[in-house]
Amino acid sequence: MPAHKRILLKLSGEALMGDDAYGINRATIVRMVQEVREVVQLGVEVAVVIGGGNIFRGVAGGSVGMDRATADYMGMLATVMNSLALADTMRQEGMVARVMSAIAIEQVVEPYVRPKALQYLEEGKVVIFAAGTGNPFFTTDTAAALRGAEIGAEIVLKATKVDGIYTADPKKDPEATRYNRISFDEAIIKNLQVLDATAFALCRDQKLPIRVFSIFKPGALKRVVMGDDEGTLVHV
Ligand SMILES: Nc1ncnc2c1ncn2[C@@H]1O[C@H](COP(=O)(O)OP(=O)(O)OP(=O)(O)O)[C@@H](O)[C@H]1O
Ligand SMILES: O=c1ccn([C@@H]2O[C@H](COP(=O)(O)O)[C@@H](O)[C@H]2O)c(=O)[nH]1
Repeated sequence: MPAHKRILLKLSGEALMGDDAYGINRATIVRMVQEVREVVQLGVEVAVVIGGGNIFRGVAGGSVGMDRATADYMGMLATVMNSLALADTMRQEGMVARVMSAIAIEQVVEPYVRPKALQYLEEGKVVIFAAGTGNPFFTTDTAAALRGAEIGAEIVLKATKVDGIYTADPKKDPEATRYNRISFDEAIIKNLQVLDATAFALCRDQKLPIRVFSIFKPGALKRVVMGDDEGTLVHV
């Protein structure tokens, strides 16, 4: 019996690259989708936000002199591409998915309309929220927190390249140790960079727990959905 009825799954954009230098690695996206299919088959309602780090990040554009807002809109469009690729891979794997964009781009993808998203979820369709929050200076982590709160998800699951939240970035500090559980306040005070502070604060205020776990670990998503102790739980 799954521990959660409705989840907001934040998928790493960067992880989509697999071993490639950029873009979408075919085997990787298929594997990700198969993991999602397993939890959909359990009867869990799944909404997804996918990042854009495999294609473009606003901060990177800003750092080389681009207007930051313009760079951020490029980043949001990158998430639309990832969302379309994800939905199409889901179709190929026998699933039904709908992409909804926070930026009007109606010839390509339908706009985000909350009641429609809720209807799709109730029908058992996977809903993929594209273009982040639709606003520059935010991230897809914040979009995940925002949409998670809006749709009444029971938890935000951040599937990323590390297997939880550490005392410091484990890619830079080999001495870092992993938390099993950490409160929102502690994560914010310690400035742990695995999610941005806006996302942490929004989830804290809405009492929406977050679990961070590895997207590369086979079966981890299913274990999380079944309530197993996987990765790190961020709690109120
Ligand atoms: N304290 C920490 N604990 C765990 N990871 C951390 C910590 N501080 C920094 N990180 C880094 O945060 C990264 C995950 O966050 P980030 O949002 O950048 O990745 P992502 O999920 O791949 O995002 P995107 O979807 O934007 O591509 C990890 O790969 C890790 O290196
Ligand atoms: O609400 C949002 C979400 C995203 N962006 C821009 O897109 C890129 C990619 O998203 P990641 O979360 O980094 O994967 C992000 O760097 C921003 O530039 C945004 O502006 N607003």
